[in-house]
Amino acid sequence: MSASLETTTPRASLAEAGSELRDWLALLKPRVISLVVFTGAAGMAVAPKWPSVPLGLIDMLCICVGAGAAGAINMWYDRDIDAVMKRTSVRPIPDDRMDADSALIYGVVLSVASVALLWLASNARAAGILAFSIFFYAVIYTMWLKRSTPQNIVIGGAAGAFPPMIGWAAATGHMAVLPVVMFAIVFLWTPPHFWSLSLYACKDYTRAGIPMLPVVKGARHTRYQIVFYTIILMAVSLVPSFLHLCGMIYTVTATALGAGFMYFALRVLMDKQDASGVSQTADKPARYAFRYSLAYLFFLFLGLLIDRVLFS
Ligand code: HEM
Ligand SMILES: CC(C)=CCC/C(C)=C/CC/C(C)=C/COP(=O)(O)OP(=O)(O)O
Repeated sequence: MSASLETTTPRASLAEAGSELRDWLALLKPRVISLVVFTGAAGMAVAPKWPSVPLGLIDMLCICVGAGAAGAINMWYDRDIDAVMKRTSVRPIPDDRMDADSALIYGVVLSVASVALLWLASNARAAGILAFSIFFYAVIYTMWLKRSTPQNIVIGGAAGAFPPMIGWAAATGHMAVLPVVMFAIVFLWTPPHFWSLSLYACKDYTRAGIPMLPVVKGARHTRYQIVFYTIILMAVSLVPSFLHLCGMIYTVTATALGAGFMYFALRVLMDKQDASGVSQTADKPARYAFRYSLAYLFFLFLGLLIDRVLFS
């Protein structure tokens, strides 16, 4: 008996340490920031000048930690509504696995550290944009817009759109048209990305009292808005082609991906719904559109990267 205790106790404490580590990581919203960091890396890769590999990796680490830190502050502030929503109730703070103050300190320390390290590793411009995006996501979106207007994610989406500009600025020290167009692409991509999810997570947002578009204006209005933003996104995604900032590989990729997004957006629009705009089909089209949005942004920027790096 005592022998079995001796062997299981260290294992149990190791498992406990592992699950604690997983909670600290979960506070950084790792799945979301994987794509955020990819857009930052794309912004750096398409720049005319590259940093050395070690410095480039440090720059990416800073975007990753900075975006994650903003996510931790978001989870600290939103702990009341996260507890009410099914999707978020299992997060470390609402599930009582982590103390809220520790999460806040963690978020603030990592925010300051990521901005300072980016400044040291690259320049003040890149660090300044990172600091501004953290502030925008944690304060402007989370503490102000999210709970006050159905346009919350349209304006707040700017926070998640800055990484390509950070990547470019870290590489060159300057700003240019292409990273600003990449900003515009992510900015316009955010509404169809998020509103697709909000259509099938609408009950959660209603329960939490968050004025997301489908809660305030209904599913029908949200579906039209998804199509509207998808059309503008398709047009703006072709700006690099019209400005001769890329070649045919990107143009073909953007056109095909845009047509795909339009297809999924129209399926969302045509989803069977009753007069109140409530879906009759468990919002399957909205789930597909959400998933497609993730693939769209990844492959669009991959296409741009391949075009600029290999063929320009
Ligand atoms: C204000 C802007 C945005 C809002 C409100 C938003 C909202 C959301 C929400 C609520 C989820 C579900 C997360 C979960 O289940 O825990 C999600 C998932 C995701 N978002 Fe966004 N998002 C925004 C911008 C972005 C941006 C800019 C990116 C990347 C460039 C991004 C990438 C992702 C990814 C990769 C997922 C999937 C995560 C997974 O697989 O669990 N989002 N988004
Ligand atoms: C460089 C930098 C700071 C980038 C910020 C990138 C970033 C994390 C953008 C926002 C993406 C996101 C997870 C929004 C969730 O909104 P929510 O908080 O309403 O979602 P939730 O209900 O899942 O918490």
